[in-house]
Amino acid sequence: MSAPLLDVKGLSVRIAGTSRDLVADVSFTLHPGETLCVVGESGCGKSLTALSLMGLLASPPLSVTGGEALFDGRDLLQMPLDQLQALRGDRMAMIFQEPMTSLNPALRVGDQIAESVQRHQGVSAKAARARALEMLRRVGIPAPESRLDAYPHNLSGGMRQRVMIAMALANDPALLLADEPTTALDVTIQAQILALMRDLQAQSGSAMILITHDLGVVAEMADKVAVMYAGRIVEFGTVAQIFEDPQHPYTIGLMSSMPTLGQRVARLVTIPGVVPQASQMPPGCRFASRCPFANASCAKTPDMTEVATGHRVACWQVPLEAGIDQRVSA
Ligand SMILES: Nc1ncnc2c1ncn2[C@@H]1O[C@H](COP(=O)(O)OP(=O)(O)OP(=O)(O)O)[C@@H](O)[C@H]1O
Repeated sequence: MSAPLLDVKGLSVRIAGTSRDLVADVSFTLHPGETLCVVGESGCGKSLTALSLMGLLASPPLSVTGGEALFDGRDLLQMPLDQLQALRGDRMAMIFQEPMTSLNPALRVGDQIAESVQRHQGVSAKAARARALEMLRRVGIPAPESRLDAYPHNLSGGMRQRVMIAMALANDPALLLADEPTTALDVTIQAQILALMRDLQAQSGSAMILITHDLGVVAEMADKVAVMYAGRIVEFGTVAQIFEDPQHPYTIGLMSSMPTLGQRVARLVTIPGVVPQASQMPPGCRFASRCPFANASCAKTPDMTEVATGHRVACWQVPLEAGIDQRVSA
């Protein structure tokens, strides 16, 4: 296989004045054209992982305390701000749940896209405007010529999301980070936007990190899946490995909400309890207090072990097969 586009090793993020990592020892690789979905409950560190890679952490109080993230062989976590800014919107771009995070409400959308194209590609104003028009057309905005001069508030939520995607993709980024890009949209528009992102990605060959709490979106979009819990990746694998052979008790619990999965997971009940607060993060396995399989060994942080090629799980109790059904139906 080709060299990874992104190689993240041991990424850790901490809030000032605490000793527990909000993101702890996160490692994964991403190849050109691949989509990695990062999934987990609210507060598990998905957004902080993406923001760290973009150099957009709210610092202070947050800071990267360890690890490296090699992008095209250069460490994003050590990169001077001016170099990172040159990459953002160019080789890597991010789209957010709320388009107004990226769009300037006071500028016409065509001007915003054209400005980014001019800044990164150094082309003429006329060529940049032509590119903006092409992008609005590619993301399916009706009557794109007239929408070039619209302000964000003139557009519906779905259209604004399309504009944000157009802006993110205008410079053909090699890596797109998308943080819950469709969560605020109704189901029909959500499906359209996801299909659009898939099509554009197939055309451009870019890699994508897609953050979501929606397993339906994961099933639809992912090549690889990272399941996060309380700041750690607890399971990592291909979409088939995660959906057809989930191994970590947390992943199995998450899957229980999917009605069409096999009987093994369908019999599990929703995971009781909540994700521990950063200030009360337990030592050892962070899931242990909610886990029906926990025992004394879980007081120690589980090693990540490979259970099949490319399928990694951080749990001392894996494999679980001896007893999963008995414990769940008890
Ligand atoms: N600026 C900040 N200051 C302090 N704590 C923060 C800050 N940003 C995030 N956190 C904490 O870091 C943890 C991880 O947050 P993060 O936003 O990455 O979670 P998430 O998995 O993306 O959740 P969601 O799905 O709700 O967006 C949470 O406990 C959150 O409260």
